[in-house]
Amino acid sequence: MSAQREMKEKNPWPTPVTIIIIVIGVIAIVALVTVAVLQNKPVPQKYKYGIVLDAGSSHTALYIYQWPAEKDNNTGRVEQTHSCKVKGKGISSYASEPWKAGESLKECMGEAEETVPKERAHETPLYLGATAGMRLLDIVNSSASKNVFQAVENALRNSPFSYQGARILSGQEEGAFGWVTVNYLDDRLKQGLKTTGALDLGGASTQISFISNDFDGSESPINSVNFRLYGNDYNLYTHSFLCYGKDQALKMVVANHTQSGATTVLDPCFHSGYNETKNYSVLYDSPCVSGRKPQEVPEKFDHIGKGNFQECQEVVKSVFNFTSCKYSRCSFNGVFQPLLQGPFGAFSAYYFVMNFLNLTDTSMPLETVKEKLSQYCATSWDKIKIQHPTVNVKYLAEYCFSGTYILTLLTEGYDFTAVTYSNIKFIKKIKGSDAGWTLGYMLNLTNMIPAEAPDSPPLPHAGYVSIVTIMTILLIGLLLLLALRIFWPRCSKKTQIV
Ligand SMILES: Nc1ccn([C@@H]2O[C@H](COP(=O)(O)OP(=O)(O)OP(=O)(O)O)[C@@H](O)[C@H]2O)c(=O)n1
Ligand SMILES: [Ca+2]
Repeated sequence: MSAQREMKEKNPWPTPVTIIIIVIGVIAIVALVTVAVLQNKPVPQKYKYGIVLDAGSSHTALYIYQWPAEKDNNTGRVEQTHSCKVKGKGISSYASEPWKAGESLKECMGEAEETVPKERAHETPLYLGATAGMRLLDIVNSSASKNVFQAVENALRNSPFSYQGARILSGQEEGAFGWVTVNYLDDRLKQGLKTTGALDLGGASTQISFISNDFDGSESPINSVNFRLYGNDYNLYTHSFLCYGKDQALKMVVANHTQSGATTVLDPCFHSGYNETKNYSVLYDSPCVSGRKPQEVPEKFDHIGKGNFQECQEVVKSVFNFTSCKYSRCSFNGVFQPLLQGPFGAFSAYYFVMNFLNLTDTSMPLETVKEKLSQYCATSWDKIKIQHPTVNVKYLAEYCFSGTYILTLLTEGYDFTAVTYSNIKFIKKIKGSDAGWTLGYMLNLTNMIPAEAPDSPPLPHAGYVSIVTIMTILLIGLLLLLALRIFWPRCSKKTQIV
């Protein structure tokens, strides 16, 4: 009996009760950690969608945006998930056969149906916004513009999406929504950071939008747009110059050359060796130049290139009016512009052109940029065509003019200097989404940017799970220690008695 007791007392192994407590403790840890991780694991993401058609003067593009379904009213990030370039020209070019404007959208609408999950289609808003091409058509022939919209509406109403209407954006809206897009994608609005200005160059108009300490809206209220976004107030300066998109600006420049109604026009903005016969009626078919059409003109003229950057700069300057300004300061054509401030993102044709010319690096001195462009303009048309066999010939012929126009607009028009030029960044996309007015337009119409800052959870998901796990392990550890303190002394005391 005493031998048996001795054996029992000397046994170094914990009692069955202790073992049971340890096992239960371990099971509890594993179960708690598993539950915490599983319960808080994000469920597979579900998305909501929105579609915007950008009916520009030169072409139409469709953009599909998506955002996490459960966060659509404030915190979820909206991103571009698909884009589609409509084949052919802009909808304003179908003024004489409007039904073709509707037809032209079908292919991209088909792509949209493939991209947006079927069960989401009926709740996916679909917007069409038209810009300067339709503004001009509306000026010249408002019934033709109505017919184009009618045709476009018919095509879009038949889609499975929730069609919200088609309309012409004002120049102010176009500028302001471009600015919202750039700053939203850069996360500047939510964080209340200093904003980036937006420079948009289209085919028929161009926009400049920025925040300046020098601007409170009082001097020129038509250039002022007020926003309250995520709890911050913004007083944005914005202006859209109709006819100063690069296609209409080219018409204005060539119109200046052809005031005499000549049959041959020597053009410094086109490469030497370039020689195309063009119609006077096509050149003067837009309200941007129609007022300047000479009385007596032949049917056609020979447009002949001369390839001279300096001279091109001079003729481009001639389309800007710097003489009258009733404000404290103006950009051009008597339009108020406050002091330029902050970084700028320049997109659309600014990017297409400067990217083609390999001139997107704005840390390069402005003089070097001009020298490079000057060399490019002086290259013969034959050589240019050989160097760029895959580039659309219409675009290719115009890059010398376009580059010169961009530099002139920025420096002479908006007053960027050799120093402030480096504040401009030529951009196409920001974090995978195209820079342009469409995203800002959709965010506004779907009330996706709240006026006040949303309440955010104090901890990110991963931090929350880690803290719960660590605290659980600590607690269980403490319990185990407690259990050991209760049982261990009894066993050791018994051993000591012997
Ligand atoms: N690879 C490309 C694509 C386009 N372009 C030119 O860029 C201009 C069009 O720019 P875009 O921003 O697409 O204009 P739109 O939106 O069509 O016009 P707007 O905004 O004035 O309505 C046109 O002159 C077109 O010739 C270009 O030079 N190179
Ligand atoms: Ca545009």
